[in-house]
Amino acid sequence: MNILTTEDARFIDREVPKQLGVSLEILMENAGRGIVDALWGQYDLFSLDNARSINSFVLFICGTGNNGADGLVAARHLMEQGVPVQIVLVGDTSKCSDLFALQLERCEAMGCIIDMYDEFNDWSNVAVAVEGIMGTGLTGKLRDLTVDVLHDIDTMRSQYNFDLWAIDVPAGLDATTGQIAEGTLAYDYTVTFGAIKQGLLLYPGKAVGGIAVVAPLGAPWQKVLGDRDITVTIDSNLAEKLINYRIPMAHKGVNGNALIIGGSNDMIGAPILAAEAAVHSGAGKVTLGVPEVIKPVVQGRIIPEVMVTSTEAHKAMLEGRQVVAMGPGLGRTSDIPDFVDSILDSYEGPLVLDADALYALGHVGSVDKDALRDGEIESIYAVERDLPYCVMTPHLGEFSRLIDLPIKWIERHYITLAREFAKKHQVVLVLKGIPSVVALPDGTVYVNTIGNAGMGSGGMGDVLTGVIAGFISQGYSLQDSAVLGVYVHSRSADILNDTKAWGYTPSDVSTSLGCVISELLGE
Ligand SMILES: NC(=O)C1=CN([C@@H]2O[C@H](COP(=O)(O)OP(=O)(O)OC[C@H]3O[C@@H](n4cnc5c(N)ncnc54)[C@H](OP(=O)(O)O)[C@@H]3O)[C@@H](O)[C@H]2O)[C@@H](O)CC1
Ligand SMILES: Nc1ncnc2c1ncn2[C@@H]1O[C@H](COP(=O)(O)OP(=O)(O)O)[C@@H](O)[C@H]1O
Ligand SMILES: [K+]
Repeated sequence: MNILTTEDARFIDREVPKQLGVSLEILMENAGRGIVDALWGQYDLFSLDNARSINSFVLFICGTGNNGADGLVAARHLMEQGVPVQIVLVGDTSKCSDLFALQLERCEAMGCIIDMYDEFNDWSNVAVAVEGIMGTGLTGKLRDLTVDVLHDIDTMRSQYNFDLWAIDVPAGLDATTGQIAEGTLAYDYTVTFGAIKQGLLLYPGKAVGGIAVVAPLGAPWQKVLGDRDITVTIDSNLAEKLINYRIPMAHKGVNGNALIIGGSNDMIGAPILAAEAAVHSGAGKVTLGVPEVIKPVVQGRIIPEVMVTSTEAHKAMLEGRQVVAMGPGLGRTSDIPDFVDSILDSYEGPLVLDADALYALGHVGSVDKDALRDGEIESIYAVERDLPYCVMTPHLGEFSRLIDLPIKWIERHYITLAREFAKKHQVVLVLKGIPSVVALPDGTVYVNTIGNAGMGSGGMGDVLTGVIAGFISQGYSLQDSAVLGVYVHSRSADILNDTKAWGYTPSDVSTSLGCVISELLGE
């Protein structure tokens, strides 16, 4: 499923009328109708009952831009259907958008009840409130007046207990970054147009949008996006498309030979988790390379399917592998950067770099903060160190070190930075956050839509590394392995979260991977 940013939505506004001959007014008509359909999907609007009176109505709170105009269209449709509605206007109507003026004229001609916000004071009959104060047109911080209005709505909601819907995005939510301005409310539902807005999938926006309902615009806007970078969701539909059946004749030689490199005196669990996850995701043969000194302990602990070798003989260790995944538990001692470099120099096959292998790389590029702030995409990121074609799986802390930028900045420009990094370095980046994203060298970014808070336990990332390596060894491309890996990992955790009340572990996620693969294959 596609994801749209504010810039994409504006582009669609501009280009659909030009290229497809469908005017903005028609798009708006469909948007308004989409709001109505979504409301009907949730309530019987003919018997609105707020448990207080039989005179309940749907309240549209409209700003003076096109977001408010969408609300006016929806109100008009509901009026035609005989559903009680009322409109209140927020802002200066003398400065409204052209389409707002047109829609307001129509509502007035129909005799719709319309008040200015200040004139409206009896909320007792509101059954559902729909906010169209602003959508993708937000600029800067919310003005004090708007914050007061939102605060009012919130107070009334607590008092009268009506559901609150947002049109397109909640007022105050940045539809691209998911950042929210002070005063932004939490909603029960958001009806968003064309495709889900990126900001509704990223925190903190994801926490305030409520249930997202996508309403179609009535024109195939995908056709006008051209060569713009696209963003899509990672969900079961996508994973089902990517997963392959094993041919009946597949033997362990066909399913690949994976090597995991990691471990140090203080960390033996991380590489074990990664290697075992590679086994559970279906790799034909898995070998774990660890320092000689911990080899006996590791051998004593790991499942018997994994062979254990010593990293001291590293040239021989690399031979015949379909994939090498390096990093879990490797440690941060002064010898590690040289060790990592020597592996990168000696091995030319597919690589997954995680954890301490990423730490060993140090800074690999730099970010121009001014360009980032101003959205000057081309000059945001400069490469300082070339990387081999690989999958990199940093969490935010590791990514912060790689690009030498504080985490706060990364959180604010999450998708943009992931995309620019993958494009400029020509690598597959799995940025592990909440949610995780996968960015490809061609600029496509996938945003994970599943997973749960139970995944926040040590070792969860090591399992993901093993899963991705496991898929690569079986012949999936690096990008498909990354996307599929993220899905399967989170889905396994979701199944455990539903079935095991509390406290599932990364090992549980690993051993349950097979259930997810069966589910995807419809077995
Ligand atoms: N292709 C699509 O996706 C389609 C999109 N469509 C719809 O168009 C919407 C975008 O409409 P848009 O561009 O007119 O802007 P919009 O969201 O109404 O915001 C402008 C209003 O907000 C106000 N305002 C701004 N910042 C503020 C602040 N900080 N604090 C306070 N106020 C602030 C601003 O006030 P002003 O600055 O003018 O005084 C003005 O009143 C989009 O979300 C979707 O619903 C559909 O109709 C069809 C197809
Ligand atoms: N609250 C959460 N919701 C969804 N996914 C989460 C959550 N917390 C952690 N995760 C996932 O768990 C994994 C943690 O990885 P990482 O931080 O590398 O762990 P570790 O270093 O302990 O192995 C990532 O895939 C991350 O996306
Ligand atoms: K809105």
